[in-house]
Amino acid sequence: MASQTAREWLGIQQFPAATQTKLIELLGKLKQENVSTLTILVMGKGGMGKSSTVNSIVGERVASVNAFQSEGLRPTMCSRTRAGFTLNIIDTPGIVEGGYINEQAVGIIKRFLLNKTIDVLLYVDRLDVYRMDTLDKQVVTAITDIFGKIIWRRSLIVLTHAQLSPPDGLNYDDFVARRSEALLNYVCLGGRISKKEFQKNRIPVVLVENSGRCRTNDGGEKILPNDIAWIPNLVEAIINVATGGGQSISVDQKLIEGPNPNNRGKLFIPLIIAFQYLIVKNIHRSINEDLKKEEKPLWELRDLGLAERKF
Ligand SMILES: Nc1nc2c(ncn2[C@@H]2O[C@H](COP(=O)(O)OP(=O)(O)OP(=O)(O)O)[C@@H](O)[C@H]2O)c(=O)[nH]1
Repeated sequence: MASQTAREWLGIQQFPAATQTKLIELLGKLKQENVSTLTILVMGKGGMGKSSTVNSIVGERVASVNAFQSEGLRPTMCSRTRAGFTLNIIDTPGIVEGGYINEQAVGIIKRFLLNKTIDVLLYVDRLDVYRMDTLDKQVVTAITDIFGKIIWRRSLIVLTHAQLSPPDGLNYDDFVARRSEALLNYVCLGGRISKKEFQKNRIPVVLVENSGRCRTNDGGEKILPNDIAWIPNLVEAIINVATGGGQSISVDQKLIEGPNPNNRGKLFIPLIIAFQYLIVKNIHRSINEDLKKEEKPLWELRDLGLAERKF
């Protein structure tokens, strides 16, 4: 797909040795599963850290990062190869503007994705957000409307800004669990995922800290407050989703255009006709029965020669 433009993945070499070893091991796992290409789509609201996360994974500055919501509406794809494996990461602009879904941005993303196959979706939000609103549900619904709810079988929730001290003296893991549950609840609502479906295929939540000030361990690996080296942890979670069942999403014209409105309800047409036929038939029968029961007027009885007999 992107092999013409794919460059050697040199960014991997700038990771500390321990991270490099883990990443190479994980790429080996993909090879064992006969996966030679992985295409990751990154979506979410603006300013959540999508581009920063892309840069962190690749280990190079491949996507532009803005402190304020970026103006650009175009997605970008970066491709890197290593030992016969190709990694494609598609960074998308935020799809919310002025409190609403920006349909223009959604349209541009859809057209960009045409003829591509999405293996994993990273839905990016921030850990340090304490309130949810209906906008989160709207964004999830917009994503579900593009790909169908099947996309959530191939998704990860990525929470950036994960190096924080929870408020009110809350324990870090408890805080993460609460924030994750709140967000997952909205993902289920917006993604039309039932509780049963969700219990069967829970969407993993992974923490990320893109800041250059992220704490590191003795091996120089960036770690979270719970001491997890988050880059290999994120890549492992991505690979688990990619190899853990569920179908990759092939974005074709049909998917882009959505259901044809002319076909909507076509299946119901024979039923409606049959229903109408029965109703009309019933009305006819009732009229005929009424006519039979109806007392004939005198003049009609007289004409029939029955008038004298009746009186
Ligand atoms: N402290 C901290 N800052 C972050 C993190 N991730 C991103 N940022 C900052 O948040 C701001 C927005 O980051 P981006 O990566 O541009 O966010 P985006 O989601 O791509 O934004 P759009 O392109 O507008 O959709 C930038 O100032 C980043 O430096 C993080 O994990 N921790």
